[in-house]
Amino acid sequence: MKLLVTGGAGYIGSIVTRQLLAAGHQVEILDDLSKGFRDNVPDGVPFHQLSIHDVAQVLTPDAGFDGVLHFAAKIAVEESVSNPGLYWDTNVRGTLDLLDAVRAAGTPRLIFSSTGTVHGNVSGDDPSAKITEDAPVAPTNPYSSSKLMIDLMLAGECGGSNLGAVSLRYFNAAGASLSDAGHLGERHEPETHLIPIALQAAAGDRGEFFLFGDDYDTPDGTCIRDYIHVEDLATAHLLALDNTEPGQHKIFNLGNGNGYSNKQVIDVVREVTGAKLPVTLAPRRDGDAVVVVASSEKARRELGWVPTKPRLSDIIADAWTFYQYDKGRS
Ligand SMILES: NC(=O)c1ccc[n+]([C@@H]2O[C@H](COP(=O)([O-])OP(=O)(O)OC[C@H]3O[C@@H](n4cnc5c(N)ncnc54)[C@H](O)[C@@H]3O)[C@@H](O)[C@H]2O)c1
Ligand SMILES: O=c1ccn([C@@H]2O[C@H](COP(=O)(O)OP(=O)(O)O[C@H]3O[C@H](CO)[C@H](O)[C@H](O)[C@H]3O)[C@@H](O)[C@H]2O)c(=O)[nH]1
Repeated sequence: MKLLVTGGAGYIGSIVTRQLLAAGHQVEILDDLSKGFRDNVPDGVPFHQLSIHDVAQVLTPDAGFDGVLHFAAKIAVEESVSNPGLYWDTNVRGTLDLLDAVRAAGTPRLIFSSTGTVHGNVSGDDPSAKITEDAPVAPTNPYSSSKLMIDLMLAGECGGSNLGAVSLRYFNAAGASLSDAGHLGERHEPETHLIPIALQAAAGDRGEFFLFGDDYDTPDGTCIRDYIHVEDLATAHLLALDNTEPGQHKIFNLGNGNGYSNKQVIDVVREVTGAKLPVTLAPRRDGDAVVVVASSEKARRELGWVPTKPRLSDIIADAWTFYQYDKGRS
């Protein structure tokens, strides 16, 4: 297929691009490089340094794209609380601009990066409860609200056209793609995610590591998340591309179904890196949900998706290999 990847110079989009190319697809990337990196774009892949708002310049009726994978977005929960307008503009209005282009071009397929956090605290009362696609939605911050709005927009768009769309609701993406061609991994600036921040601290590259809250209603008082290896996430995109159906919007939750508390994650970071990793307790972070763990039974059943690296220690080991590689080249 000929595919447009928005946000393909970022963390997840670049790793999905690597898998799409390996599977023989033809890829073009649109990214404004506000957060992504030009060197994440493989040689020979047409690159359009453009805002998502200008996507119609690339996704034209004549361009012949068979599908779009839409990663371009603002992604930081805390920033979304302090600056919600940025999230409505980039994520919601940006996707409206994309849908206008998709409609005008008659593009048949769209895969969207949604998030498990659209459900908010649905499993808060029962930490063992896994979140299914039909669980109630109750986002706790504007970032997650923006993703839910887009899921709803896609449902409506498919209902009125031949577009086949899939929302992949990622739980917590982590790890890296290690390859002789060069490793790809997480290098957000500023970094907000637990695992890369803990690795920076373990490497001695960060003054202090702050643990946001230890008074939650969980066994050790810290929040619980479901970490999924980014390469397993990427594979789901290829399966979803083959699973779109005209006029239908489908949703799949992507996680391992294993909840790890923030304290457990820190312990695994200590094991993998051999560092002591001192922790400074800090207040709760605005907008955080308490327990977020996926049921991915639907993705396994309908897409045939099987995560290959479910162990948290393997996920963190790959992230650590990437961290050292990235540090070595900068
Ligand atoms: N990282 C996670 O754990 C996670 C979890 C759930 C969902 N997601 C979603 O997956 C997608 C990719 O996340 P990521 O971690 O790779 O983030 P990222 O920041 O590395 O990648 C996003 C890319 O979008 C680009 N971008 C941002 N605004 C743009 C704009 N206005 N126009 C064009 N390009 C723009 C950035 O330059 C960047 O390259 C996002 O939609 C995110 O919301 C991520
Ligand atoms: O320095 C840190 C960073 C994070 N945390 C805690 O670690 C947990 C995980 O936080 P992350 O920022 O790593 O991930 P989130 O769960 O907030 O991620 C959410 O936002 C992501 C986008 O940034 C994705 O959308 C993802 O699906 C969604 O779960 C939270 O309890 C957070 O408070 C810390 O204690 N210290």
